[in-house]
Amino acid sequence: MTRFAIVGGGAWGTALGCLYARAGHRTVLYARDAETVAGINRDQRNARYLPGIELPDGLTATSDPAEAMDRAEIVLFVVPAQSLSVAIAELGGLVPPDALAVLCAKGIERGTGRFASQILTEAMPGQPLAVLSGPSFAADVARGLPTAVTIAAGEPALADRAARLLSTETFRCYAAGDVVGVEAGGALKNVLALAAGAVVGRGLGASAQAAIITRGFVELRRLGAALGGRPETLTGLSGLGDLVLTCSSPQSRNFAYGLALGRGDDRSGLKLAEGVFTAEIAARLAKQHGIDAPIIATVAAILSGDRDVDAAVQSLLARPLKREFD
Ligand SMILES: NC(=O)C1=CN([C@@H]2O[C@H](COP(=O)(O)OP(=O)(O)OC[C@H]3O[C@@H](n4cnc5c(N)ncnc54)[C@H](O)[C@@H]3O)[C@@H](O)[C@H]2O)C=CC1
Ligand SMILES: O=C(CO)COP(=O)(O)O
Repeated sequence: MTRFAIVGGGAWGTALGCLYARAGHRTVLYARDAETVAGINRDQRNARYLPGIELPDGLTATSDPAEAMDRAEIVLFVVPAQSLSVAIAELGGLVPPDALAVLCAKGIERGTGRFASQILTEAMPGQPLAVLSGPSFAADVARGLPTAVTIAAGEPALADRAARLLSTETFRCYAAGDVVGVEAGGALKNVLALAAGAVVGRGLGASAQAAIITRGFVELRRLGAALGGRPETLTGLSGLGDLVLTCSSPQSRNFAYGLALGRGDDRSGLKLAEGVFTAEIAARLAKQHGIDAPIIATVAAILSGDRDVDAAVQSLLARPLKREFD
């Protein structure tokens, strides 16, 4: 039995809580909001973030961070990328120094361009860390459906150990050494899923959707490599694997946000779509690194109101013809 603490009572934190509590680990989830804590402890439900799923008895929640961190061996940080700095500033001091911190957010911090691993390393130098990413919808994982993900750490031995500790009978973790490549794939696929959703929502067809996924993958590979990721990582579960999942299913909140964009629907009540916060900084990073990333730039332009979806499609189609591979 391992002692897990989970920071964040949203969909993904609750799903991972289900997974490890069911596997027999001591699993305590820290959530800020009292309603979420009460719902998990009293009704075995997280009606707001993970409706329709009965949570296991072994999963408990608390709004007391010290209680959650008490002798924790693994601490999963499962808050949105833009909230991670604040969460670490509030809770970092309570994390036992030898606990493995596992970063689960998929995004880039807007103001600084940092990935989660950089945020954690700067705030908590010396803390062992791993990054968990890959194709994995919270509801699927909470239901115990088969899932395969990547777990990356700088040291191979730590990555192997993390993969062993975080795998269960249904949740298969592949160890990797390329932390940046894994984080880049997870962040960029969300931006590209907005584009894929918008294309489908606008009624442009399955062929256009496939074109966006494929050309989007070219951008993910180019920018991911410029940021320091290895080519093979970007074609793995956390890159191509998650891109395919997120760009093809309305279960994805990013794809669903894109659908609403394409249809011209109101987007104010939609769930978290990390790509909305990552698009602009991703476009800026691409520019800084001299990377041609027209789909990412177009998503950023649509979100900032500089372009509508029809004009964006026209300008993508009007780009000069070029070789597919150069
Ligand atoms: N939902 C999914 O299927 C998956 C989500 N992820 C990633 O996990 C991250 C979190 O996503 P979800 O849980 O789905 O989002 P969510 O919107 O369902 O929940 C986010 C939770 O974080 C909490 N939170 C925000 N700031 C906090 C802070 N400073 N301290 C404590 N709690 C705080 C919120 O109260 C909320 O409970 C995102 O980066 C997402 O891309 C990754 C894989 C799957
Ligand atoms: O990251 C995910 C699946 O791997 C979840 O995608 P969404 O955040 O778009 O729902």
